[in-house]
Amino acid sequence: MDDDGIETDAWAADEGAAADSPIPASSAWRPGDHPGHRQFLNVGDLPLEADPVGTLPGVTLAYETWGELNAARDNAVYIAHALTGDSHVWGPAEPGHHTGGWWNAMVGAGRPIDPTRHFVVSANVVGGCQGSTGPASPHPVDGLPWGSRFPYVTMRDMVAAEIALADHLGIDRWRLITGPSMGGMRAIEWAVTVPDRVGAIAPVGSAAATTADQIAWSTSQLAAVFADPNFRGGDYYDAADGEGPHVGLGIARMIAHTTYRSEGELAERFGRSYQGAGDPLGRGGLFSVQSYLQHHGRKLARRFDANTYIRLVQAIQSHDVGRGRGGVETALARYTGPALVVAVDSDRLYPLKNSQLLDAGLSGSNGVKVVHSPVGHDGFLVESGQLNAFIAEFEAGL
Ligand SMILES: CC(=O)SCCNC(=O)CCNC(=O)[C@H](O)C(C)(C)COP(=O)(O)OP(=O)(O)OC[C@H]1O[C@@H](n2cnc3c(N)ncnc32)[C@H](O)[C@@H]1OP(=O)(O)O
Ligand SMILES: N[C@@H](CCO)C(=O)O
Repeated sequence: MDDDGIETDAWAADEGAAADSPIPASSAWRPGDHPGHRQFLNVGDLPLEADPVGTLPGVTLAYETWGELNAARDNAVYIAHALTGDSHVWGPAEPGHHTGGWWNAMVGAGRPIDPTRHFVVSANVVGGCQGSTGPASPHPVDGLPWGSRFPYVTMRDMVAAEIALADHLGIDRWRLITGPSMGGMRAIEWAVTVPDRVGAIAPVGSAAATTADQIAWSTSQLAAVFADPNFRGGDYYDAADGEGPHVGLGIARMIAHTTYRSEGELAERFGRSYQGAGDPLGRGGLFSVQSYLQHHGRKLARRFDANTYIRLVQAIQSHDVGRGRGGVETALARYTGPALVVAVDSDRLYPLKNSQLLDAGLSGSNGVKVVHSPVGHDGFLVESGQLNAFIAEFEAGL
């Protein structure tokens, strides 16, 4: 139950069960797999901003919707997922989705984003592994997975595909685009690319441009994947032994997950405690925090594709809303609509000053709203009470 007294663990049992389910390693969605609640849009050929290949042919976007677009077509809300999220924002675990919606606490009747009032849309990004065209998808020429051939994509390429989805759904203008982390980056890109199609934005724990520190942390994650002998340069899908770079991806997640939580939280939760009876002092046991990170590393390696991880991390590294637009300040000035900028005070990966910069550049923002939490970056998934209150108040004022 969250701070508003709303039941948020309605699907918790499904998620728990899913954690132990035999999810195939590198579980990239492939055509023919169960679609779940998803629909699929053929976007056609997508011109790419930065890759020398120039165009990604035959792009499919996997998306989900909840609620109805009203007659005035002014109630559409786009929710943009973060790095390892997907279109399954809301709902139970289901075939094709091993866990319940990643923002179940934000969406639902009586919640800030409410399908009884809003037409809610979310899509898996281009490059993803949950139904949209990505490295595990078949290459149009030979039908084999793209693998290492999959091009470099940017946040702007992802948004270009999302614009095609909005066109397809008849949405000229979003009431609100919101999302955490990488989702916030796309909300900002939308606002700057097509300001007349964006009614309001609410980026959470995000930034206008990826910083050197953020690039640095993600560089070691990529190195971990590349160093796994089972990575095979990115062409591991049909490896005779069936092995993918699960170890490298798990290590990448352990590095990342450390940055998603705070120093204080780790100290408070785990301190120097041992996992079970195993003594880590020369006897092969583990500190509890090591066990915790290993758990999250293994869990991601079971549910996510390493090539997608690489391409999305590279897209985050490339993120700079000011590129080719005269810098961040000039770019942000293109959008003058309402903006809610939210930060978690203990976020060491996307620190408060990132949000302060955003707030300063967005004329429609009225100061950063700060979620007080010991958790760090993952606060956007954990602190539903505070975050919901900010989004609900902002949304009600639109
Ligand atoms: C848009 C998007 O971002 S979508 C992606 C969102 N989903 C994810 O990021 C998936 C990874 N999950 C997480 O990061 C977190 O579980 C969150 C952020 C969703 C929730 O945070 P919290 O509620 O604080 O969960 P926490 O970080 O404690 O993790 C709980 C898990 O760690 C396990 N765990 C806790 N302590 C230990 C330990 N000492 N040793 C081993 N495992 C441990 C728990 O058993 C639990 O496992 P389960 O999730 O498989 O049931
Ligand atoms: N938990 C989030 C963190 C990145 O913002 C994810 O896995 O996408």
